[in-house]
Amino acid sequence: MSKTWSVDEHLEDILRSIRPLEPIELNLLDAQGCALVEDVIVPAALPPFDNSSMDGYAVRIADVEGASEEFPAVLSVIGDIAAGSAGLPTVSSGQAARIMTGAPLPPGAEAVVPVEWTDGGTGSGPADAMRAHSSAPQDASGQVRVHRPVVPRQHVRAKGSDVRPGTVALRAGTVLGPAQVGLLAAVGRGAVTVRPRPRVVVLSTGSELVSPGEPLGPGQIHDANSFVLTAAARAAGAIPYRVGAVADDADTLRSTIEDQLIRADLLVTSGGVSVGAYDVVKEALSRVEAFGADEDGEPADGASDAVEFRRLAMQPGKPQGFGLIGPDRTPILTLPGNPVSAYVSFELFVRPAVRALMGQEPVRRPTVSARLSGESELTSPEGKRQFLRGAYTPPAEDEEMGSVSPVGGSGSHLIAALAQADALIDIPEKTSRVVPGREVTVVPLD
Ligand SMILES: Nc1nc2c(c(=O)[nH]1)N[C@H]1C(S)=C(S)[C@@H](COP(=O)(O)OP(=O)(O)OC[C@H]3O[C@@H](n4cnc5c(N)ncnc54)[C@H](O)[C@@H]3O)O[C@H]1N2
Ligand code: MOO
Repeated sequence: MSKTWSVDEHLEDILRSIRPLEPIELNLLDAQGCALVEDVIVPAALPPFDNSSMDGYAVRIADVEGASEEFPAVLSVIGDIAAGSAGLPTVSSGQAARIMTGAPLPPGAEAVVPVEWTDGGTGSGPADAMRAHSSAPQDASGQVRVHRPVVPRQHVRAKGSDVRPGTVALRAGTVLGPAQVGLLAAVGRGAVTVRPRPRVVVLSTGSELVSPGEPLGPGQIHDANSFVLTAAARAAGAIPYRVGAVADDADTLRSTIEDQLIRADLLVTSGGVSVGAYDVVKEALSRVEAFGADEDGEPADGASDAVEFRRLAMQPGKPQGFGLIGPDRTPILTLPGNPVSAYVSFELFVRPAVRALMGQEPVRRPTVSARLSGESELTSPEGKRQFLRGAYTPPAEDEEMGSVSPVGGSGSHLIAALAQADALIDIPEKTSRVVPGREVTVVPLD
């Protein structure tokens, strides 16, 4: 009897064989979700010039000293400075320039008075806003009454106060989320070098499978796995290609896989890995001559050994296969066909592989401790690590730990319960029962 593998042994074996993808340069938005492989150095200061943080008036300090609503400082307005203005007027003693948020501070000005601290050039009480230049162009000239003094640089955002040239904006290894994409754009980077998203080809196998939307004949079922696995691959950060269902015929499956190798960084199949007479994935992939063999049936240069099929001490997900196939030694994970088994196997093995290809740590999902809620105790087969589906409630403010309640039973065909769950409950091999209130390990899913 061949060895039974633990979940960790199988995952470690997969990860040992997987190298991160070669970096490529991608346009900023295409790089979202990817890890940088370069330190990005700030080429120029941000902001690139001193600018106003308020809509108001650029003034000299001495001109508004001691100003109040009763005794306003009266200044002559010499023009408008909008964001993007290039030719700037010089503000001399007794003068002010109307200035908009983000516009460059003009020479001579030392601070900005917000429009609310002035009469807005109207000659009446405090203004609450400026009038649009198009409807009141005259407000850019004439006089403004300032009701409050300002201190030097007040309401001025200094050049370089965000980032200075030559500093590191983002370190290699940073995963680009929206805020990081924003920073790269702000410092002028249109493209960056990252580890790309892996292309994951998803195939399901089974002559009983029919595409959703098609009517079912006798003994047929809809193909759920190629959809759940494609969606899971996308959620993990991959670019998925759903090939769909392939009939239980080894030659068809082999040639389909061969055709797909060209666009795959990783292949995932479901079904056909158990001990049945039509377990086609096993049949198609367990022979060395399946891929890249020469005419003597020996692996050709650079070609791989066959996929190794294993029994894991795990439920669901007992039958698994892993190997490197084709001339590029493309990793392939063959998952069991029961839909819950396929999805749980994806979470435990394929998602880490996708993250390893993207060069992202940690490859495993974080876990939390939670108390088992509900009335009934959980039972688990001795010697098997069980991953039950659960609904996780995070801890309230005064609690150190959240709680988790099982959703549905342990049957690996229970897709409806899977769709209600948001977590896996990880029951170790040695544990065969867990009573309510006991601490368990939970893997929250997203
Ligand atoms: N004699 C034994 N029989 C089985 C064993 C065993 O050890 N001895 N293991 C069982 C376990 S555990 C699992 S898991 C399954 C795995 O079988 P396969 O990977 O060969 O999967 P299939 O036989 O192709 O399908 C299993 C089940 O799942 C349904 N299925 C398959 N593909 C899809 C799909 N794309 N969408 C929806 N449902 C799918 C399929 O119709 C079967 O009902 O083997 C057990 N048997
Ligand atoms: O291991 Mo199978 O995946 O239990 O249903």
